[in-house]
Amino acid sequence: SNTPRGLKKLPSPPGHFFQIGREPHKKFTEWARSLGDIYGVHMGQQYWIILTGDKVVSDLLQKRGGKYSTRITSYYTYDLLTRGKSYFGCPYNERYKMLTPIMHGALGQRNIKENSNLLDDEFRILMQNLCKASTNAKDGFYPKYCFQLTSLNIINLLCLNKRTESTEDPYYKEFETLMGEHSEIAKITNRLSEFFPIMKLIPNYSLRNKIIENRTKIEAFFEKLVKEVMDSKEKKPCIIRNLLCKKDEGILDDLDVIYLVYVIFAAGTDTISSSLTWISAALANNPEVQYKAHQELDRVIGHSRLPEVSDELNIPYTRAIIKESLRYCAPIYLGLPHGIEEDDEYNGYHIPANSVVILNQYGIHMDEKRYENPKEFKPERFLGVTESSAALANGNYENRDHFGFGAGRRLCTGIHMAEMELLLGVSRLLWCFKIENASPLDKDGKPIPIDLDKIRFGITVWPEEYCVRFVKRHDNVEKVLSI
Ligand code: HEM
Repeated sequence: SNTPRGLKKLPSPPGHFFQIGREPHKKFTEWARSLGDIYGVHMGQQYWIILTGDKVVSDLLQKRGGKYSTRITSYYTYDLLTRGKSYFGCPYNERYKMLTPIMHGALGQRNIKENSNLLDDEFRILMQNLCKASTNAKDGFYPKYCFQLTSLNIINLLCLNKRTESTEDPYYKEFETLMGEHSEIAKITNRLSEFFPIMKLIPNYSLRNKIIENRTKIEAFFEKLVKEVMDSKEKKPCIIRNLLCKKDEGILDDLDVIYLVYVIFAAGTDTISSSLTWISAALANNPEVQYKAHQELDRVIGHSRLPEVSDELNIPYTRAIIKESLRYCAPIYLGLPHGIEEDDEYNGYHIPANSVVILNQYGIHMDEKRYENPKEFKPERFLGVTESSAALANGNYENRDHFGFGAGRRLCTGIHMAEMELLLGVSRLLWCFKIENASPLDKDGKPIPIDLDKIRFGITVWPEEYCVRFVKRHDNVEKVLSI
């Protein structure tokens, strides 16, 4: 009824993703795949716009980036849970513009290149851990926890030169618990009153208390890390030390520092470990893909050293596996919602002010017009693509490899770091191991393929627990890993 004259209301999507019902995973994926270019839907008083077409994503999020780069803030998850300090949730305002160069300084290409030795060490240790875990669990295991330890250690080392040896470490456990509680609280179903104001009549003290309790613990956890850096005698450079310099210059306050560290930990850990968990499952289901990668790695690298970052351009098939994984089984399905604060118009449609704008990455990644046979894991489709996802993300949408890192001015700040981690992680996994599906056998005696449609939703998306074996490919693996 509020659509201005001469403009059309956006079409409604087929079905409603909040009413997906009893088979949420299957229904969700069907829903996300079935969407066309652009839809609008009311979720109570909040209007959501869902972008599933590659062109519309480019037209709005990229080309009109000045308008479509804000976030619509939530009282519970932004104001209360992070005291309006979260970088993820920050509207596109002066504060965001002040914080962005600081975040790029911390996570940008330059800093990551300078720290490439650190990444190199951690991915060597990961391979050693996978060798050990394989010896202890001959029938296979779920590798998620090994990957989580690695991604956490990388962030730990970058932020404060600290690492932890095992997922049993109390520090690791505390971090896991806090972040688990955090994403549980942030679930949309907990804060329906933000969409249906009538529910505000029933005050939700229990949610408020849980949020404040989690916030207090999170702040204390990260405050302790900041203090460790302040108190350390060595004064080694690290991200927290750089943030503290910005505090001394009067640019940041204490809470800013705490919440920037929190964002780096939150954004940089689960995304990488979830990606590696997905990739291992996809590889276990596709031995022929592994075979081709093994041939490439044997030819280019040989058996006497590990793949390095500098090998990147010489191992195109391995790189194509990474791109295909971020298309086929990305750790994020619906991006982080963007927002628009003012009215706009697109192809005769009205885009109302204050809408949430969702990039349906999963839908685009399964679009047959864009990717032939999208339900197949086929790295070959990316063989001719020599540029990084970071370089392609800012160019013409038709040439983009995938939309796994979002779009426009809110594009993932950690994109360079993520690409380097995945390059080292995936090339070394394939160099060291044959990843075998260790699921129960079917009636023909073959392992039942891992069902990649069985997913666990959260802020990042995980495959359901599965079982694989990491079988060393040759006698030199352990020797090379110990150098
Ligand atoms: C495979 C790994 C990763 C994937 C798939 C991924 C994906 C994403 C996506 C989809 C967004 C939202 C973009 C948008 O709003 O359009 C995002 C934002 C962000 N990512 Fe990543 N990410 C990954 C790894 C990392 C890493 C390692 C870091 C660094 C610690 C990081 C830091 C961030 C930050 C700070 C933002 C917020 C950007 C903003 O709001 O302006 N990410 N990421």
